[in-house]
Amino acid sequence: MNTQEMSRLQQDLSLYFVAGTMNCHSPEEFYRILKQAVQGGITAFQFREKGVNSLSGQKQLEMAKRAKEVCHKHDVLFIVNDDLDLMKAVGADGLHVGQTDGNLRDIRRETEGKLLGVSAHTLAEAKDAIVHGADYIGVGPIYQTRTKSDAKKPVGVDLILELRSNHINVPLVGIGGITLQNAGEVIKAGADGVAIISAISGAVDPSSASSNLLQIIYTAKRES
Ligand SMILES: Cc1ncc(COP(=O)(O)OP(=O)(O)O)c(N)n1
Ligand SMILES: Cc1ncsc1CCOP(=O)(O)O
Ligand SMILES: [Mg+2]
Repeated sequence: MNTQEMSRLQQDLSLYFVAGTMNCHSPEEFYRILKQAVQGGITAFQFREKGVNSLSGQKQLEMAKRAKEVCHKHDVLFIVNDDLDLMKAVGADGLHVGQTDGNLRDIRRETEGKLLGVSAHTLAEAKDAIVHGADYIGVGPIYQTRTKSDAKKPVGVDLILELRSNHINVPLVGIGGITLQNAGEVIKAGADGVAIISAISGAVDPSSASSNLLQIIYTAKRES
């Protein structure tokens, strides 16, 4: 990735909404919330359809296509979580995988020309992800989260500071327990963006929550 592409990606990951239908009361509500979040200014979206009550098969593919359409209509990146076949079938912009989602060398080969995001919970994991060609790193959980039942212990913004002081220059996105109250400190620690589920999907007004978050993120970036 050249400097211009890297800088574009840093912008595009600023407010990264992550969700699936199981984070909402119904598939139609998921779609409505996504549209509102897009209106509110999210810059990237990750379709994370997994676990209890999630869609599968044709229904999952159809919802992924609808979600991609909404995102692309508004220049919002559309990333698929975990599922390489779904990423290909839907023509997503990229894939996000964690440490136990498969062999990174194979995944990088299969995602050539697409964005690849990898989760890291330690400096060593981040370095390994970069060696294997990750385009960005999802760092976390930063704070305690109730959304992911198998989430690891929170690392705080300290891990972001540690990555930056170890010359990790790829785009970093903080995830886990991020809200309007703490998004600014994640950016000020050196993240390019924040990835959020419940503070948008569970908001009374997902559009306002997104636009307020975006303001906080841009202000923190200007002040960093
Ligand atoms: C942007 C971003 N960062 C981290 C994660 C977590 O990925 P993973 O550890 O694979 O866990 P699941 O989301 O698959 O349950 C993410 N999804 N997005
Ligand atoms: C998918 C994921 N990976 C690490 S924490 C997390 C859940 C984030 O959800 P929330 O923003 O509601 O804390
Ligand atoms: Mg995963």
